[in-house]
Amino acid sequence: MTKKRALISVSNKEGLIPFVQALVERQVEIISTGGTKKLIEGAGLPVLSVSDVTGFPEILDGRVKTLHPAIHGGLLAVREKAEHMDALGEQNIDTIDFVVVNLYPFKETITKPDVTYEEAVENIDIGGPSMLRSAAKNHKAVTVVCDPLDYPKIIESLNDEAEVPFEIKQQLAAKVFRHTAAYDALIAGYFTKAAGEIYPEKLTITYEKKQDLRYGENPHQGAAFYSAPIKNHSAIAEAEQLHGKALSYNNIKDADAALSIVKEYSEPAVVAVKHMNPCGIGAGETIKAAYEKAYEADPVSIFGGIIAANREIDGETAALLKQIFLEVIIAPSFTKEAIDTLTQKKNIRLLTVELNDDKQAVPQYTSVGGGLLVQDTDVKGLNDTELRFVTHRKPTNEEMKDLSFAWKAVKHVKSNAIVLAKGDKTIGIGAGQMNRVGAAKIAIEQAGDHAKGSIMASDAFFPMHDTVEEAAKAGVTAIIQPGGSIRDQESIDKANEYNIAMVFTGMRHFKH
Ligand SMILES: NC(=O)c1ncn([C@@H]2O[C@H](COP(=O)(O)O)[C@@H](O)[C@H]2O)c1NC=O
Repeated sequence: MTKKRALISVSNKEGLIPFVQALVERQVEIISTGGTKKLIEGAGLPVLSVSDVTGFPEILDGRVKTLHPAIHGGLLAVREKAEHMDALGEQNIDTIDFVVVNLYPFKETITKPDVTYEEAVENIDIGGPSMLRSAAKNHKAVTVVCDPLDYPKIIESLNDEAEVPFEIKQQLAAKVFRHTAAYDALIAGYFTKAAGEIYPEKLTITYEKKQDLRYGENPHQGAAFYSAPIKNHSAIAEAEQLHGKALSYNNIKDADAALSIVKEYSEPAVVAVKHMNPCGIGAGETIKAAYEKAYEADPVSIFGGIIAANREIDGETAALLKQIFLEVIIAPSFTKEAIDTLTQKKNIRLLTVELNDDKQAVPQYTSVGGGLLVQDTDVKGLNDTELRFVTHRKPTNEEMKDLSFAWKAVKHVKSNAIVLAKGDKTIGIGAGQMNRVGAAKIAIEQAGDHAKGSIMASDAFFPMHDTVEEAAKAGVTAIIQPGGSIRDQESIDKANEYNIAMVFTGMRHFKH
């Protein structure tokens, strides 16, 4: 029986020596590249250099070390094919049975704050992926390892002849192709961005599993949570869970929605979300005052809701939050007192997340049957210079403050969306209706007596004057909406008739 051989060339050298030791104990010959060889020699284990096998030195600052037929022939030859084995014999090439390679740290390099283009380019591994792919293609014969976390599992599966069961070799090969695909996706993303391309002809995004979920939207649906490899710390995928049961699929979606809404506000604000829509938003001088308003906005719907706050949760606020059943509370931080109070509830999930006011429109992905829709995230807010005051009466300062507050809210309500607000607090939210008047009626009904003297925000223009009519009947004094309907004038006339101040934003916020 010919001696087995392993080619080992790793950037991440963690856990390597016990693995090499296990191979050496089974009479496997070790071949290695520069830094890896030094480490193995240092551990007192026998090792040949790749140059001894190729008869060729490492050249071009290590750009060419293992890219040689003596390596790739030894990996790719189909052992059962006489012609392949004869060809190896003629060229004096021996087979290679193990490839242990992990790649230059491209991701870690490009996420360094001061990385240069040249540094990024030099950290694109070429020889490593080539060996991984050759070995993975020929996985019937070759065991290929790209992740140090797999060393113990492989050691366990080795018999005395250093053979690994086919099922494991197949799993390792599949992992290699995922690994090299993800590696290339990052490189492609880096260059695509550098070249200023936004929607390229091929989308090669990659995500890493963060956690398995018990189930999806419903218990009969499987699910998992994946996060972007390049971190955006102000994101639900980067939130740290301090307490409570594991997050569910629906918790994650709702917490994401709550986080996006609360980030709209620069003053202390609290958002309560149910089923992706806000049910209460409040802003105030303190986070406690903001929470009180978010609660008062809809004391019924908040039950079982997801809360996001844009300031630290203190003890006083925690005492209030503890009084009702909440699924998740997400905030930049919690005081010790708040944690002591809230952790008395076993199931409540407490999450912390960094908050930044990053207004960069990153791509947003939505899957549809057989495809993926990609768009820029809606990061636009009110632009004072684009506002048009279209009615005889202009909004008072107080009304304008509420209009601005409600505009931030309505942007995050499923269309058709109408929000009524007063005094930094939502008082009625009509979400996801098939017609605009329907959404207005729901918001007005929810506001009840509070509708009198409130303001209204609409995510899209009024196709007819009927919504203004409903608003007037309820006692609404000011309206903010995009404008742009061919029948805008009818709505303006109606608003003038009732002395309502109406503002056009020139921008809509559909949310489907
Ligand atoms: N150029 C080559 O032929 C080549 N062969 C292996 N590598 C990489 O070199 C690294 C290990 O280098 P060293 O053993 O010198 O520390 C590994 O990440 C491996 O993937 C190469 N480097 C980059 O392409």
